[in-house]
Formats: sequence, C-alpha cells, structure tokens
Amino acid sequence: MLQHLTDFCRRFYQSLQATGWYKEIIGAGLALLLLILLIDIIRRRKKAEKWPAAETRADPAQTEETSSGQPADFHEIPGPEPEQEIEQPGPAGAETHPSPAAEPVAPEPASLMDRLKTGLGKTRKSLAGRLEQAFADKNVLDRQNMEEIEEALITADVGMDTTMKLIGRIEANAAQISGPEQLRTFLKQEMRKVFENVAQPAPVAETPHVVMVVGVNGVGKTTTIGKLAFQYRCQGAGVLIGAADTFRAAAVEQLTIWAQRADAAIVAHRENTDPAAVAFDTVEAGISRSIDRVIIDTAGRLHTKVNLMEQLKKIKRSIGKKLPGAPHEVLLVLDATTGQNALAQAKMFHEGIGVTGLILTKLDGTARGGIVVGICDAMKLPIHYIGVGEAMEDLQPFDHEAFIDALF
Ligand SMILES: Nc1nc2c(ncn2[C@@H]2O[C@H](COP(=O)(O)OP(=O)(O)OP(=O)(O)O)[C@@H](O)[C@H]2O)c(=O)[nH]1
Repeated sequence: MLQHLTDFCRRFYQSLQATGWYKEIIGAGLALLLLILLIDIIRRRKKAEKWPAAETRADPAQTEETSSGQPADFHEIPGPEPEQEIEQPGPAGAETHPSPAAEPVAPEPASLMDRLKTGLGKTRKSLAGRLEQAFADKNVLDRQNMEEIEEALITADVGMDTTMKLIGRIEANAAQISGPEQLRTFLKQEMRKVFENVAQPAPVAETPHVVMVVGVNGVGKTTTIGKLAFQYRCQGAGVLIGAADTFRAAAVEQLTIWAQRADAAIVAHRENTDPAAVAFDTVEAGISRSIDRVIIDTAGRLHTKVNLMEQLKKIKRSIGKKLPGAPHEVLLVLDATTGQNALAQAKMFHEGIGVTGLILTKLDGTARGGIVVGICDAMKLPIHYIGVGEAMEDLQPFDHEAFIDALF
C-alpha cells in the first residue's frame, strides 16, 4: 500500500516536472492553504466576539421518542464539549451538581444597586423633582401642594386607587410633614407597607422546580426567560427551557439564542406542534435528567382561533400531569412602560390561569416606575424580578427596600 502511494507520488512529481511549471503549481497550492487558514482564524474570532457565552453551552435535552408519541423532532442546541456538560443525573432523588460552567458567579451587590438606581433614574428624577417642587415656597401641607403630590404619584403611574390611599394617609399625618424630606420618608414607609402586605415568593422545595412564564407579546418575555436562566445558572442550578411558543418559528430561534447565552439547555419541537406536548416533554426531560429548574415559555398571542387562556390552561394541566404539583410558579411578565395597561393584563391572566408572581420589565425606560407599587397593591401578588436594562445581568430579584431607595 505504502509502496503504491510512494510510486504514485513519484510519478505525479515527474509528470509535474515534465510540464516545466511545477514550481508555480506548488507555490499556488501553498498560497491557497495559507489563505484558507487565514479565513478560518478570522471566522473563529468573529464568532467568539459575537457569542462569548455560547461556547459554554449546556447539554441539550434527550432525543428519544417523545412522551406525546411523536417521533423525536427536537431541534436542540448541539451538545457541548465533554468537559462543559451539565453533570448527568445520578439515581432518582440524587443531588445534582452544576457543571463547571455553572459555578456561582454572584453579581456584585454594589453594582446591582447602581444598576437599579440608573434604571429607575427617569422615575426618580420626575417623582423627586415634583415632590420637591410641591414645597418650593412653603413648609406646610395645604390643598395646593396636596394636589401637586397627587399629580406626582399619578404621573409616576402609582395608579389612582393606590394614590388615593397614599394621599389619605398623608392627610391623616399632615402634622408630621413640613417639607420634601419628611414627605419622602413618610411615603417610603407607606410603600414599604404595601410590599410587606403581599405574600413572598415560595421557596424552591422540589426538583425540578417548574416555572411557567406567561405574558402578551412584546413585553420582554423571551429576553426575561434568558435572563432568568442566567440567574439560576449563576446560583449553580442546571436549567432546561421548554420552547412552548410553537406558533412562531422566530420565537423558538430567539429563545435558543438566549439559552445559549445563558448556558442553559432547551427543548424545542417543530413549528405549530401542540405547546402542551412541548411542555410535557420538557418536564419529562427535566425529571429524567434531574435538572434543577425547568422554565416553560408560552405564546403571548395565537394565530389560530384557539383562545389564549384555554391554551395556557392546557399547558398548565399537561405540566401537572407529568409532575403533580407543577408548575410551582406561574410568572407573568409585564412591560412597566405600559402603565395601567399592565395592570389590566395582570387581572386578565390572574383570572384566566392563576398567576403566582410578577416580573416587571423595562423599568429603565420609563418615568412611570410607580406602577410597581400600584400593581403590587392592586393584585396582592409578589414581584419576583424587575428588568432594568437589556443586558443579561439587568434582571434583578425584587428587593422592595432597594427599590424604594432607588425610587426617591
Ligand atoms: N430597556 C429594556 N428593554 C428590555 C427589557 N426587557 C426586554 N427588553 C427589550 O424588549 C424587547 C422585546 O423583548 P422580547 O423578549 O423579544 O419580548 P417578547 O415578549 O418575547 O416579545 P415577542 O418576541 O414579540 O413575543 C427587546 O428589544 C428586549 O431587548 C428591559 O428590562 N429593559
């Protein structure tokens, strides 16, 4: 064999020599090789710049026949390099271990507060400015500055009902308030009561902890799921996302990109597959692989005649069928810039499927951050997270003390 190869090479070299321009051919071959190498290096650099986090993807979901009886048509994130995988589960009930990539990366507390303050800057500027203005030429509360305070709260989108409650409390305590500083302290104290009057998010007690995420289109649901997955990964949890918004191919693609960036696995079926089947299969994969957190994305609008709430109820039932007691949370994503519209959506979803907590996004882009107080007061639902920017780290666990401090 080696002999044949050597003979072939010798004959090829001799025939090249016979042509008289063999040097040019070898030179051109080498130049072509160099060019290919150069293009490959540039391509790799560009890829690394675009998706720095995508190189540490988590393991995709299982690919065997789905529980819904369909052939496995998952289109998943390709598997990671072996050393980057989420550790495979041990026997049922065994503790799961995060992959090396899932080492907790605690965000710096100082920068969290800074980001919150920066995000709420517009609301703070408007609210604090108006409250200051109300006492510009006096140091007592009267009808005129009470009206200005009321206007300031309504402009910040605290909502009519909550504003009227706060105004009533200010009037009842008018003797203590003679300037903007005292008013701020009093309002902080009253807002604190609103938040403390609401049940706190339930602790994570079961594995997998299943979170169903709902909300109308455009509120930032996909982005929020990516950021949420990132938060969980930072806590060292293994995360599996179910792409149950199957009515838009773009939604699955977008979610897949966010999953890659957050280093989470994803289960996605073909477009128009029954979303309840995707949810069922995701929970099944989560159980079989001892994943800590399962996040189910859902549609915000349907292109068919199926009623959205009926669809969401079906998804919820299908999750519960696979894992009794799940979903453990139904989180509603609301766009804070839509003000009272967000409150209307909260009422609609809560009546329709029973929401357990809220996530308010885009608080950085609005002077109406008071909606957080109003919505919490009206719905008596805990706020789990707030979005204060478009970056991966810009979803923050809601801390009402930090929020109130950033608001004034
Ligand atoms: N400034 C800011 N932008 C945000 C925030 N959260 C989401 N966004 C932006 O809002 C836009 C919509 O976000 P998506 O995640 O695509 O919203 P969606 O609800 O999934 O909407 P569809 O894809 O239409 O279903 C994107 O440009 C996000 O970057 C936030 O907290 N602050």
